[in-house]
Amino acid sequence: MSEFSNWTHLAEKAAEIDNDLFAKYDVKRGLRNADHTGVLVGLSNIGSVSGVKKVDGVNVPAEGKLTYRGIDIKDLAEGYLTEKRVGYEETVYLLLFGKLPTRDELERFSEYMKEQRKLPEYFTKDIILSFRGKDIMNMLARSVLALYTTDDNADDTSTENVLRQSISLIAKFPEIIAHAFHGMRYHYMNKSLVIRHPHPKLSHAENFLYLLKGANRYTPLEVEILDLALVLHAEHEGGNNSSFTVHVVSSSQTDTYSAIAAAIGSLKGPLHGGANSEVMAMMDNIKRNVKDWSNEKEIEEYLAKILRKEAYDRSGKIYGMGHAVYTLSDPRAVVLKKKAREVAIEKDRLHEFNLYDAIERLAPKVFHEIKGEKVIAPNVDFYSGFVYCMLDIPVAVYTPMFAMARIAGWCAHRLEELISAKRIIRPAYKTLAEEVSYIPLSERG
Ligand SMILES: CC(=O)SCCNC(=O)CCNC(=O)[C@H](O)C(C)(C)COP(=O)(O)OP(=O)(O)OC[C@H]1O[C@@H](n2cnc3c(N)ncnc32)[C@H](O)[C@@H]1OP(=O)(O)O
Ligand SMILES: O=C([O-])CC(=O)C(=O)O
Repeated sequence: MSEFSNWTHLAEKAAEIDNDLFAKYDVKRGLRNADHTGVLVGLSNIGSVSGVKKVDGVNVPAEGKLTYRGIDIKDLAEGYLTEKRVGYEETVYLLLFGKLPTRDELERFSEYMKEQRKLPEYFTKDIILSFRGKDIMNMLARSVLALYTTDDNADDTSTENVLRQSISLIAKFPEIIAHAFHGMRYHYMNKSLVIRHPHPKLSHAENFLYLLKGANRYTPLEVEILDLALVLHAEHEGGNNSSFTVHVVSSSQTDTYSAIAAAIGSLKGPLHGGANSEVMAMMDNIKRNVKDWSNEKEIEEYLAKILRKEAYDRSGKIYGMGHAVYTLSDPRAVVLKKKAREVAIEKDRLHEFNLYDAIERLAPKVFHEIKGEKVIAPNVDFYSGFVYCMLDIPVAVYTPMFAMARIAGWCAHRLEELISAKRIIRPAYKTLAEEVSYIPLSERG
């Protein structure tokens, strides 16, 4: 055994805790109660997520519902879509300020966001391009930390200053992500380096497509769908892993850049926002291994293999399925599925859409047979990647696009934590280690 494998073995042994002890000491694993609901750790006025309803005092699975400041996201999306305009700027306003803007307020806020787009001089060259990277989420996090150094008032946690930093970061994410993507392609994929300045007139969503693809290289449908995706991903109450990270980190009164960089690190994980690109990789694998996509038996057998850790990445996970709160449905996935179908028809990719649809129907059944009672359905990450893929958006920016949307919710949660929570988050861990005496070096065997 090499020295390092020995250390690995020791580290593994040192970290091991008997599974039964979690039940014995009534540990709320994952901060979840026995009935899967989350442990109540805070109060919030921002987003609300529900996946069950009470029948005779008992929680039973129900269609999922998501509200932003009390407004159902379906109504929010329908509202601006019927008026044939974009909705992300309005959503940011709603999340930060707690109310829908008037036309005049929206115009002034959107203008202010546009003015905040531009990165500091030389930032792209010195920070994004010089220090290479293969992962855009990592490049985004370090860019956020680097912006700390360009802010003369970085540590001030007054509401006015945190709000200034928040809007500035929300406005700058598209440029950072697009430049990081082009830098990554240039350094690692032998592609030409394309660096565009943010467009001062375009909406948040369209500006991103412009930075990523260039003028006249995207359609109005792409702008509409990207904007919708940004609205749908903007917030998910305080308990989701990245927003809770913002609460935890902000509760120490640290700066905005540290809190947002930490949230990016959380969102990157494959069980959270990173699932959107994992779904694409998993679907590629399923497409290669299931010979007849219309044969439901064959699809079921392959899903069972994935769940039994015999196929795909052997993690046992079907990415894009299941949720900590939702049961019968995730309302964002319902909207995205509808869009996916529309685009699939337009792009002649209905065959692929039908495979997603079959997996949506079959995975819960197979899951029930193998893993038990928990009711699962597709989550937001199941259809989002497929929609982006049909719009020729590269997979490397799928999770960063989630961050580009969710930063609005993160900032609203940071403000709530700083203004109202007022306690450093510090739960407890029960120590299992028994006290032992220190042994001098000369006496160790
Ligand atoms: C934006 C978002 O973050 S949406 C979520 C994106 N993540 C994914 O799509 C990854 C796949 N899904 C999952 O891993 C889970 O459903 C999560 C992480 C989203 C939620 O998980 P939890 O609420 O902790 O699930 P819960 O503890 O109730 O699960 C019970 C069991 O079902 C398993 N399970 C839940 N979902 C899945 C899944 N999609 N595939 C395989 N097993 C699953 C859990 O691993 C657990 O198994 P175990 O008892 O053997 O450890
Ligand atoms: O709420 C969660 O746990 C995860 C999620 O769907 C999100 O953050 O959008």
